[in-house]
Amino acid sequence: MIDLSLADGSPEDRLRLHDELRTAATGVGFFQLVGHGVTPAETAALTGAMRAFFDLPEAERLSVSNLNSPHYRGYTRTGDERTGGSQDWRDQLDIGAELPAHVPGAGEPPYWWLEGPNQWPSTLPELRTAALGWIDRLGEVAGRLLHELLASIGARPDFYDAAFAGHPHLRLKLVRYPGTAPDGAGQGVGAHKDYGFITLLLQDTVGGLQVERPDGSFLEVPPMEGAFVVNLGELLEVATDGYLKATSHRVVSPPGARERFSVPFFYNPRLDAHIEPLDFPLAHHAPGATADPENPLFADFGLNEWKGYTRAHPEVTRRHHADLIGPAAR
Ligand SMILES: O=C(O)CCC(=O)C(=O)O
Ligand SMILES: [Fe+2]
Repeated sequence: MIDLSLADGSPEDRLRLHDELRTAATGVGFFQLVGHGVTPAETAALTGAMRAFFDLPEAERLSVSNLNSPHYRGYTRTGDERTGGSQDWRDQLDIGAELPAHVPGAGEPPYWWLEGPNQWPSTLPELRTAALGWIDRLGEVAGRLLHELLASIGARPDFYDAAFAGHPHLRLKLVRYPGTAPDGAGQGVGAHKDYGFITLLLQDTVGGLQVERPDGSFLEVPPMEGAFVVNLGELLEVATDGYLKATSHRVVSPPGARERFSVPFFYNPRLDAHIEPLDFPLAHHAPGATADPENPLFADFGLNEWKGYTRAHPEVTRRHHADLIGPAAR
């Protein structure tokens, strides 16, 4: 458990914060964050709007289906998402920082498709306010946390500020795990790493999030009221040549018909940010980033994010981008 408010404390407090951050980030790669300043009322505004969204009739949720969005924004119904090649059992609303569509022109990389408008259900105006407010609020918390994390390993805190300047590709998902799938597989979401720098996750009290250990076993992340679960994404692994690791994690479906809700927030740089190797004292001791032919890690953030979204939402990819991804996926 890490208390971000120590950043505003005495020099001893800051030392303690940095020791704890370094230990967590170079060890299990997951921790619970408290002292972040986000109030229960702010959280309740978001979770209330989320519940209202999932309470809408299915036809209304499907009116904002991501199958209609070449930008991978909107609602994915249960069973349409895939992770690790297998079906996930969750439905979700994918939201991002709201910008006009950027249709890539000749010679521009395809990842620009990921920039574009969100889809909002017309009957829930408060959802847009709460979700976009959450992106701003958590972007600010994650930015502070990244600075402290970089400082904790002896790097310049502002080393990546330029990569986030302008329009960082901040993302949010409102997620529901509707219990166990009929096939009994229990894959709420399959084991994966997140694509960006840092993820701040709000989870309810049900549990089911698990973190992979180096020996392949999985460790339960217990729900903790008022805390964000934090994990590092693939870009930090690339940036530090494996000194910091993106930790693989999964969600096991809740038992029976029990529902679980969660809100992952992804602190990502601009789509066109190229992540330079981090300058820090132990850089020459770094073990190297993970080399997995099934999951290449890209230092160009846009390529890494495009890899993830085209793979996780094959139906969106087939409908809108079949020309970009080759015959295998068509
Ligand atoms: O729902 C959760 O607890 C985790 C979700 C997650 O890992 C993701 O969407 O990337
Ligand atoms: Fe994740």
